[in-house]
Amino acid sequence: APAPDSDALLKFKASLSNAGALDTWDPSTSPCSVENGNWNGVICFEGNIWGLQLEDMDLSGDIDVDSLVPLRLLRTLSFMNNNFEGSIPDFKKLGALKSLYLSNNQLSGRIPDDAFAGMGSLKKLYLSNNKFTGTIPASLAALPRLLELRLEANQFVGALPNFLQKDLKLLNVSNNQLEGPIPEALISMGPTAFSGNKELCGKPLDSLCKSPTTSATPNVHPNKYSPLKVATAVIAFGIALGAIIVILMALIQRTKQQTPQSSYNQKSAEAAASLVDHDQCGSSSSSSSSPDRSSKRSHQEQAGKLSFVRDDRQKFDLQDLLRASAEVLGSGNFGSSYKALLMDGQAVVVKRFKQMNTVGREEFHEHMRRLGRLKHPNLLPLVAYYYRKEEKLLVFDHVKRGSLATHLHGKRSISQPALDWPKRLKIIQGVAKGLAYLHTELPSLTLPHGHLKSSNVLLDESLEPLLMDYALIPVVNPEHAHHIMVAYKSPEYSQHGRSISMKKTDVWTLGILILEVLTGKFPTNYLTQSSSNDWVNSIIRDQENSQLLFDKEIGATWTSKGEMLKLFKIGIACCEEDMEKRCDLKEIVEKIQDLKERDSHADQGHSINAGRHEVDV
Ligand SMILES: Nc1ncnc2c1ncn2[C@@H]1O[C@H](COP(=O)(O)OP(=O)(O)OP(=O)(O)O)[C@@H](O)[C@H]1O
Repeated sequence: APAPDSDALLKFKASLSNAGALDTWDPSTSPCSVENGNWNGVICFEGNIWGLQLEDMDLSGDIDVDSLVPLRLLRTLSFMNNNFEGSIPDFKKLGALKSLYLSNNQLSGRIPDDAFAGMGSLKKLYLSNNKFTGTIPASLAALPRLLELRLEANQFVGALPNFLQKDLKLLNVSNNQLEGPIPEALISMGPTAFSGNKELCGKPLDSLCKSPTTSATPNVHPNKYSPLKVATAVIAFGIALGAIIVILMALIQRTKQQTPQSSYNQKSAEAAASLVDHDQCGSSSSSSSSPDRSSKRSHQEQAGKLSFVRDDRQKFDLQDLLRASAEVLGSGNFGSSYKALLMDGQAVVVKRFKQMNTVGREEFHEHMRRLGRLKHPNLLPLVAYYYRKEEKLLVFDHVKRGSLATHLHGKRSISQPALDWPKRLKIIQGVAKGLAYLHTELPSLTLPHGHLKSSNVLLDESLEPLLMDYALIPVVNPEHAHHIMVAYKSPEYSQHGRSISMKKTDVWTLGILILEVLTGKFPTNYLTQSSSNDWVNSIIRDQENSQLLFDKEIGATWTSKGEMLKLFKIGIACCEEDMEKRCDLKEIVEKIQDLKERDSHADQGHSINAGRHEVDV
């Protein structure tokens, strides 16, 4: 990057109160130099600075926008999950920004109405989970390109502006103090986008607007989600979406470096190109790959060969994936996932892992072969993998119906109908069976699944659950494992990481999943380092204080209510704080499989001994 760009970044760094995470910003190197590894969090494109992704870095102070003004090509900024304070800075000075992610900081105060005026390129704006007050700035409603807007878990007041942008795909204003009717154009966003605002009314919420005043009717409960839940959902989704942008940007760069004349659809190209690093396919696109870097690779690594772990699968290689039309599915801390449609119509998902570079080649191969031998109706089988020192790809079949998370929390549609009780029970039973199988087959692992959460449970055509992202602990970098694995941290995992044997941590995450499936509430503490114990306690408190225990969509009858209560108790028992007292998986699985067969009358005298305090249902 040009020297003025380095200066701008160093000035920005100097403005931070706690910039320990930016030690790699070393004035004697260049922010975009590949040899030195880019400066941490700096996204470069053709040697220029395109973005900053400074997330989860414990940064604090004010955001010094002025120092970033010289970065003329800056298009994406993410400061999510830090401790930035103060009022919103003037981002108009960075007029060409396309995405701005500020969720989960301590920013506060009223946002001026014209704060975003004239930011014609802005497509994504995440301000959620801060402490903003006042009305929603009017300039947002006039942004012509706005696609995603997340404002939840702030203290915004007043009416919702009339967002007329046709392309607005995602809006979330939940858990504020907004009031008045929901504008017609926003009804399709679904109720969760608006929940937690006591005075918002009209469709898609249940509360009717009292004409001509706007107060909500007293006997409805538009908010089935806690502020914490929404805040957490925001963090999770924010991180995922932010990462996609960042990865795509890096990959556009690669695509351009590698296939400047690329003839296929650019979107596909970006996603597909990101499946492999620029010099992986050097063998077949040698004219455009950088010779100095590719020369460092061993022949094997350049060959672009996928290793298949099953014999019953038709083989393809990386080039086929590159040629395939590809689509980004999402991106977590763990990696990013792409769907690729191969020439023969087969749809596969390629997950790209960055934090798997401490295990050696042989160890990695061996573990993958071990995963390849697993076979169970509730496990999404690994199909193939790719090993390169800095990057690993894992290939799976694409599952059309998507994840349990989207079924529970996403928009309803024909392909995504509400899940009634029998379906939910079947899903939990399948998850439990899959988990039990992993524990039996992989006894040597400290944590046989290690990453159970609703977005890692896929649903096949008959709504049979398929676990994914399992058994990866042995190949994930130890220094990252603690942070990125076990999305819903158990108390012991939060405290010790994976340093002790903790098979019961999988029991904890199963408990969280059970409670999520029963209540329809999204677990908080997702991807944070603290334990999800508070969330469990909040569920218990909710249950003690109100009748709104179960997700309304569950459609309970009196007969099923008994089963639901039993499962609820099992969920709470799984979330016993003390790992020693927590049931082991085998016991829990038996109780879950038993549920259907036993008397399903409201639960008289039935209790789970190993639970925390007895739950009064
Ligand atoms: N094989 C698959 N078929 C269909 N959808 C999939 C498949 N694999 C992943 N997905 C979906 O793609 C999205 C992104 O998945 P991905 O595993 O990259 O991230 P995640 O599960 O949100 O987070 P993490 O990186 O922590 O696992 C998720 O919604 C997931 O449910």
